[in-house]
Amino acid sequence: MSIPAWPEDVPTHPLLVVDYQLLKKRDAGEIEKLWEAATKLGFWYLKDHEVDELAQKVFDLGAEVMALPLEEKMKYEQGDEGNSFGYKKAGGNAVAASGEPDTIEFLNVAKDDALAWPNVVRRAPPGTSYPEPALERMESTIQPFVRKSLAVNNTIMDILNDKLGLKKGRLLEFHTDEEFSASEARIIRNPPMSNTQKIAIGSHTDFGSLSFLHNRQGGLQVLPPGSETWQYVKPIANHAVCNVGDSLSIFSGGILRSNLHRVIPPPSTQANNVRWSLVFFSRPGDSSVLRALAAESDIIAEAVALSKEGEDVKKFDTGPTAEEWFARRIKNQRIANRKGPETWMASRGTERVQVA
Ligand SMILES: O=C(O)CCC(=O)C(=O)O
Ligand SMILES: [Fe+2]
Repeated sequence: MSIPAWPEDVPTHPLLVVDYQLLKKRDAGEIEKLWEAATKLGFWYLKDHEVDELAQKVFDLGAEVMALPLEEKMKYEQGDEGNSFGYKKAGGNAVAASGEPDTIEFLNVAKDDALAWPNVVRRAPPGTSYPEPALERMESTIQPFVRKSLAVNNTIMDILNDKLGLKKGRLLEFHTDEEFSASEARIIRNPPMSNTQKIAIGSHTDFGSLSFLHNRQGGLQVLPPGSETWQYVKPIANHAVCNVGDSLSIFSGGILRSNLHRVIPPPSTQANNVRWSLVFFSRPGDSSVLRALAAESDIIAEAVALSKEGEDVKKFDTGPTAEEWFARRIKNQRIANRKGPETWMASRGTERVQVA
């Protein structure tokens, strides 16, 4: 697929570039760069991450899945009960309090199903679990993609853990392969759009701990701290985009930043193409209670104490488990569950600013 060049006249927000190979070696300078990115904006580019080839294979399988008739894809629909795994049609979620529908379709494959394959543990058995092309390539493509993505996110989490002053491996205890979680791979398709301002995915913070995103076209935008203007994140070849989600922000008492972002069509003539993106979301095990680990780290305790002076301390002592947190957010995004603007509000996470 050839994509028109990035238009140079659109404003973009620069991200720090972090080198995964250096992180693996625990290079001190690279760790500082990651820390700056994770605490100030919560987004960074990751290069040399070893997942490009597998990501391409997942994109290819995503194209096959999305080419199936809608009726076939709907057999694998995620449902209205707050389960994320499975297919979601375009228009299935709201993008704002107004109830305006989204324009993307996606397929979510549970990390638990990918790792347990040939058993299907989170969805009903084959025939109703995932579309055929995904089942066919679960072993050759999806499972290795999930394993590699977990390795990348776990490496980053281990480094952030130590910088937060937590005991070795603490954050990883919340993110084991074994415990069921909402961790998943998501293949996203947005159709060509004549209106380049049409919102594809509404303003949100990510639900989980770390997101590892592959995209070729623009359209992802961040609302940088202190800014009122959405800014594009420019796609760079072979560079993934990583970001912190709500769970790590809560565990860290807000030290790690879960930043607002959204997706609109790619700018300019890029919008004439289908937009594909692929994300692996690492999320805490279902039983994890989402609250700041203030009793386990001096700097987290300090961050929570400081935030008490502000209005939103409850944000760091939310009380629910990860399972409840995700189910609430997913369920209340669904148009089928919408009662009014309050349904959208009930889908919100740690967002400080509510952007309609
Ligand atoms: O498609 C993208 O660029 C970002 C997707 C995203 O933010 C999400 O699925 O949470
Ligand atoms: Fe997101």
